[in-house]
Amino acid sequence: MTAFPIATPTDRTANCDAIDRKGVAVRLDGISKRFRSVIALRPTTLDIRPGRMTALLGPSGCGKTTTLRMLAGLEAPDDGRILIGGADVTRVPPNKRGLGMVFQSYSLFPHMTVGENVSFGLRMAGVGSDEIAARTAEMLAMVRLPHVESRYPSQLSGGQQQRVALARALVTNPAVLLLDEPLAALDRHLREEMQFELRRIQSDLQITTVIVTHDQEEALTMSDEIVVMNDGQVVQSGAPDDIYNKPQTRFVAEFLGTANLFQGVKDGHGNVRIASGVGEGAVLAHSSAPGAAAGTVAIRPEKMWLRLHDAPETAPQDGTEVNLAGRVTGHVFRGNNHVFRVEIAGREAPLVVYQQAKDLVGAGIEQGDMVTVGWHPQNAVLLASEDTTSEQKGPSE
Ligand SMILES: Nc1ncnc2c1ncn2[C@@H]1O[C@H](COP(=O)(O)OP(=O)(O)OP(=O)(O)O)[C@@H](O)[C@H]1O
Repeated sequence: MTAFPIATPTDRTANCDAIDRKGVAVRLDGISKRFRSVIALRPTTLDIRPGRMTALLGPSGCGKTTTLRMLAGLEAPDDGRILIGGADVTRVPPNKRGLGMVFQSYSLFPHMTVGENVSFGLRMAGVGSDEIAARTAEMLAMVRLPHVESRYPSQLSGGQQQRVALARALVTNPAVLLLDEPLAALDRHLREEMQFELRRIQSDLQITTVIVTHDQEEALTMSDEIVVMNDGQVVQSGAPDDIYNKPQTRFVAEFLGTANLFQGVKDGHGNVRIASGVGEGAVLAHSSAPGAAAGTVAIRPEKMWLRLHDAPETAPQDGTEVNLAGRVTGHVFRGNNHVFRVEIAGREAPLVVYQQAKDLVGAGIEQGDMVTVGWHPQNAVLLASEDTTSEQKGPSE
């Protein structure tokens, strides 16, 4: 059974008339939450962009579900305010906030048909039967399940049940859609398919959507904006591209993918150089940002190249690249690319390097081979100084 009250058009008109239906903005204004001694969310201010898909991403226990539940009205913040479309809803009950919700567990009513499930919110709102029939059919067509109206949830696959749950959440035309790990129970293939479906529906409707996930790939592929959380607070937010390519901290660099980390020192001319060991003095990254004289530099595995030690250079070289000698200690083929582990003398953790199969044609690089690993400093990122303790620790893969 569903654990949340479903929004109805009547509720919304009566209680949130300041809300413009299409693409409303959501603002969390200094909200925080404690459960006795546990701090679930430190004081947090966050603007959720109207009409976009925003992912709350972070490891288990970081506070993302608590944040979503406060937004839904299922949990009250200790401090701060929640604004939906400019209206303060902090004390408005869940069923009057104009929300649609989908949870990980399908939470359909098992004793009702698909049609009855989808139309539930409309029936509660006293909508006329002709409109109910039309709207239910419209929603089922939108989630691409036009012929299952008279079936029961148990007669559907997991993916189909989640589509029905989505249709049910959207039937009352909510201002905001909240998704709590909605695809976590699906197998990989279905999950990927549903990621596309959810994305299509969200962008067709231009509905402000917040999705909670601990799956970085899901956040990267589905959202316009990612809010990365850790330990009860937001650690970085921005477009997926920015978060992935310009992580500000080691946590973000490692939570979203794999990162090779180096300890660097600034030279006063906008360069960060390898502090010691193999390649000492080579320019790791460029950064003119003020701050500490030393810091950790992160380089993504796919931003590196790899060639046999005595092979001619294949990547375009302009004299600014870093090239380090190493030995391949591991190699796996992942279908779309090859993953190498390369040991560098004096370095504790091996480097992880991804290479597209096409870039390796004829190279024949095997375990045990002596190789050169290289990258352009402009593809490396100096992390915030709080991360300077992370010198040469292993990548997360
Ligand atoms: N009702 C509750 N009572 C006590 N502690 C709670 C309650 N709800 C959450 N917590 C605690 O608050 C912290 C944040 O929990 P929350 O569920 O928001 O994290 P999460 O990032 O969503 O994790 P997960 O992905 O595992 O659901 C955790 O330490 C959790 O144990």
